[in-house]
Amino acid sequence: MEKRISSYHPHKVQFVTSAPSLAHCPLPDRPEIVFLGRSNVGKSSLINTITGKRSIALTSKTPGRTRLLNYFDVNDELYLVDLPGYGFARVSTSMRDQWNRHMYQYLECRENIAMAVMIVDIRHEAQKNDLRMFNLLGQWQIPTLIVATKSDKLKKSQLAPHIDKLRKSYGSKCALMPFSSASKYGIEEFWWEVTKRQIVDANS
Ligand SMILES: Nc1nc2c(ncn2[C@@H]2O[C@H](COP(=O)(O)OP(=O)(O)OP(=O)(O)O)[C@@H](O)[C@H]2O)c(=O)[nH]1
Ligand SMILES: [Mg+2]
Repeated sequence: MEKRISSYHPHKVQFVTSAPSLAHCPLPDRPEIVFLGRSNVGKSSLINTITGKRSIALTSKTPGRTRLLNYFDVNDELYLVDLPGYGFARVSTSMRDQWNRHMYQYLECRENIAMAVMIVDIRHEAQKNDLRMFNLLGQWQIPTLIVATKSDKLKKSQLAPHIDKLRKSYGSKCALMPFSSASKYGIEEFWWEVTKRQIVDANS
């Protein structure tokens, strides 16, 4: 029997660890969702919003806040992983290359990644590094949901045109949804998208 969507909402959320590298990650003993996107786009805020925890993930107005791989456990059955943002202009090229290398290695090698959530700013056109990441995720066969956040910054009438434009850039078949951490818009839809991918066992 299918569970109600609301039953997938997190009832127990815990911070697990901050890992500086692959070697320090927790055992891959449960599926995980990785959250990625450009620096300052709202990844950590989104994790707080969908888990209903105000500040389990640290957020900041200054880009580059999340520098480690931060693990959060949901209901003892799923990891959410807050990754450092990419495309942060104020770090040196060598530092950025090192971050990218780590992240690519992680995405390619971590065996329990069930899904990626790529967060983009709904106000902006598809950015080069987002398109590049989206294509890489496809190559690595990681199912990807694009979450277009900060929708509170747009008028209601602007939402659909912006989503259409993004959909044109990422492909008509991509999974893409509007979201806002500020107005808590899209939480149900987010968990529905996760449920659809059967990451959480419907019979457990
Ligand atoms: N208006 C609005 N502001 C948001 C939203 N989501 C995040 N912000 C703001 O955007 C800024 C960056 O948010 P974070 O969640 O720290 O972004 P991040 O992607 O984790 O940033 P890094 O860890 O530095 O890569 C903060 O000032 C947030 O308050 C949203 O939905 N609406
Ligand atoms: Mg962050």
